[in-house]
This record gives sequence, structure tokens and C-alpha cells, in this order.
Amino acid sequence: MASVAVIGSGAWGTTLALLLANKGIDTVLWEHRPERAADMACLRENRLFLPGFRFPEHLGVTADLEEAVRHREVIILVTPSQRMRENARQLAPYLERGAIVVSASKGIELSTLQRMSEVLAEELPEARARLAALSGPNLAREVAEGKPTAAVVAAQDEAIAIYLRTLLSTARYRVYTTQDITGIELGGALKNIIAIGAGINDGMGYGENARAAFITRGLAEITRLGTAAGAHPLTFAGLAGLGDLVATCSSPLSRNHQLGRRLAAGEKLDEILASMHSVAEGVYTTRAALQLAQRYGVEMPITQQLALVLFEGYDPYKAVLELMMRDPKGEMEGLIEGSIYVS
Ligand SMILES: NC(=O)c1ccc[n+]([C@@H]2O[C@H](COP(=O)([O-])OP(=O)(O)OC[C@H]3O[C@@H](n4cnc5c(N)ncnc54)[C@H](O)[C@@H]3O)[C@@H](O)[C@H]2O)c1
Ligand SMILES: O=P(O)(O)OC[C@H](O)CO
Repeated sequence: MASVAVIGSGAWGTTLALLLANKGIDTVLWEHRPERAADMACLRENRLFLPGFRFPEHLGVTADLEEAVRHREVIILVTPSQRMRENARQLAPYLERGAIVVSASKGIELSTLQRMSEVLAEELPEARARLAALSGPNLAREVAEGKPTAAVVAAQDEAIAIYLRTLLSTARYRVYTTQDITGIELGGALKNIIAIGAGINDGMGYGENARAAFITRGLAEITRLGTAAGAHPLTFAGLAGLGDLVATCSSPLSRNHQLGRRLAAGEKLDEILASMHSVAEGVYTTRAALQLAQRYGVEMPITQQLALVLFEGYDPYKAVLELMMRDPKGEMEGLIEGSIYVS
């Protein structure tokens, strides 16, 4: 049976480690701060990021990357996206030949505009043919509680995707496969932008119609950028697109959604970020997406308005008004033009 290292012990890393260990899979969870690793090993719980879930016997905890990674067949990286590169670089010397490397993070590296698998391909070239990404509507706490959901794992090598599907699937966690890594990663990252906007919408009391319209137009924007970047358009109708958008834009469990609500209540971004110990990837992804939109020449009006609210202190009411008052257009305009999948 496989032996797995989960790199990153936030809410999602801990949840994935619990899921695997509860299946009887030999699993180790890596935490970058030795004192926190020692706490978790002693308390058998992650009290900071996922309180209330006892670690099973098979779940090891370490702050030693060599111990975490050596002799492991599968390495799942679940660190904040802006930390992915440094973590991958640090673990590279210990990676076993033939190990499968999975990103379960949802973001874009700001300095390079790379997706996580692109970062991993650069830092772990030996594993280039065995890279994968996991995404979907997976609010950590619900998955940890054993509430049913689905996810999608992407790998260029279909056999690897199928292997990971078997590894990760449970009666409560149904995993699908795809070869569209680009689509899975962009869907997972870009939905966080829309989730912040949906939180602002909810915080302003704009209601269900507005949220539904926002999610749908957000999906159009994600699809435009994603297809321009080489993703299959239908991926965005799947779990890593529409599925994750609906979950994240509707749930108070989403940190991105919470951040949006707090912005609508008048809090400043800096204050909100300083008070959060969790990562709200959408803040960084908003900046990255605007640069990608420029690179590919696609329109992202929601992302543009959100950037004004996040980074320029723009009034959210004014931002919504400006979105509503844009020139009229056809619903499907610009959606999949330029997609290599549509002639
Ligand atoms: N929480 C969820 O529901 C969920 C679900 C799916 C995907 N994700 C994605 O997983 C990734 C991680 O999120 P999370 O929710 O597990 O984390 P989190 O927000 O709960 O906690 C942040 C984690 O990052 C760690 N960290 C901070 N600096 C680090 C560094 N330099 N090196 C290594 N680790 C560092 C912290 O110790 C902590 O464990 C994000 O990209 C997120 O979008 C989260
Ligand atoms: O809590 P968030 O906003 O980072 O979202 C968590 C997951 O991505 C939901 O699938």
C-alpha cells in the first residue's frame, strides 16, 4: 500500500491527511514550525486549523522534511500558493525516484503567474511526468466531518490520475479524473476571486438573485481566461469550476467569502489579513488574474472591480454599480473564442 506525505498542515492539508490515515494508509503530515508539529504530535489534533478531529494511529506528524518525504510514494503539497516554490525546493533532495507529486493548493504564484503544477515542474523536474492536481468543492471542515462531496484529480498521465482516484476515494469523497491540469488549477484558483465578491454581495444584503448572477458571470470570466490559457472549456462546468464556485460563494466556511463579508462591513483589507491565521488565496489571485488577463487579452470586469475594492479602497456599492452599467453585450460573447478546443 502507498505511503503518503502531506506537506502543509492547514485546514485542508490536515483534512487530507486524516482522510488517508482513516483509510489505513501510512500517512505523515508535515508542519513547517517545529513547535506546532510537536503540539500536534502530542495533542493528536490540529487545534489551530482543524480543531475537534482526533488523529488516528496511522497519522504521523513531523517538522522534518527529510523524514516526511523520503521513501514516500505520493507527496501531496497543500501549502499557501505563494509558499509552494520554497517548500518544493526544500523537499527536492529527498524526493524518491518515481514518486507522484500532487498539488492540492488553489492559487497562482504572483511573481511568475505560474500555476502550482508549473511551479512544481520547475522545482521538481524529476517528477515532471508524475505531477497531478486535486480540486473541487471541498470546504475542509465538511470533508473532515465526513459530509459527502466530490473532487477531481488531474494528471497528464491518465494512469496516475486513476491511481490517485483510488488512493483518495472514500464512501464520502468521490473522486473523478481528468487530464486537464490547466483547467483544474485555474478553476480552483480563480473561483476564490469570485468568492470574495460573493461575500461582498452577501455582506451588502443584495440577496440570492444577485449572488446567482454574480456566480454565473464569474464563471463566464473564469472560462474566458481559462480557455485562453489552454484549458478545456467544459472543465469549468465541472467540479473544479461551477462546483467549487457554488460551494465557496455560498458558504460562511469559505475564508474568501468571509473576507468579502468583512470588506462589505467596512473593514480594511490589511486589518482583515492581519487578523486571519488562514490563507485567503483570492487576494493574491486577483492580482495574478489581472496580469494573466492582460497577457491573453481577455476581459475580466468583475476581477477588475474587485481589485479596486481590495487594493484601492474603492466603495463596493460603486463597484457593483459600475459593473451593472457597462455596455450591454451578448451572454456568450468572448466566452470560448480562441479556445484550442473549439474551431
Ligand atoms: N481550507 C480549505 O477548505 C481548502 C480546501 C481546498 C483547498 N484549499 C487550499 O489549500 C491551500 C492551503 O490551505 P489550508 O486551508 O490547508 O491552509 P490554512 O489557511 O488553514 O493554513 C495556512 C497553512 O499554511 C502554513 N504555512 C504558512 N507559511 C508557510 C510556509 N512558509 N511553509 C509551509 N507552510 C506554511 C501554515 O502553517 C498553515 O498550516 C490553499 O491554497 C487553499 O486554497 C483549502
Ligand atoms: O476557505 P476557502 O475560501 O479557501 O475555500 C476553500 C475551498 O477551496 C473550497 O473548495
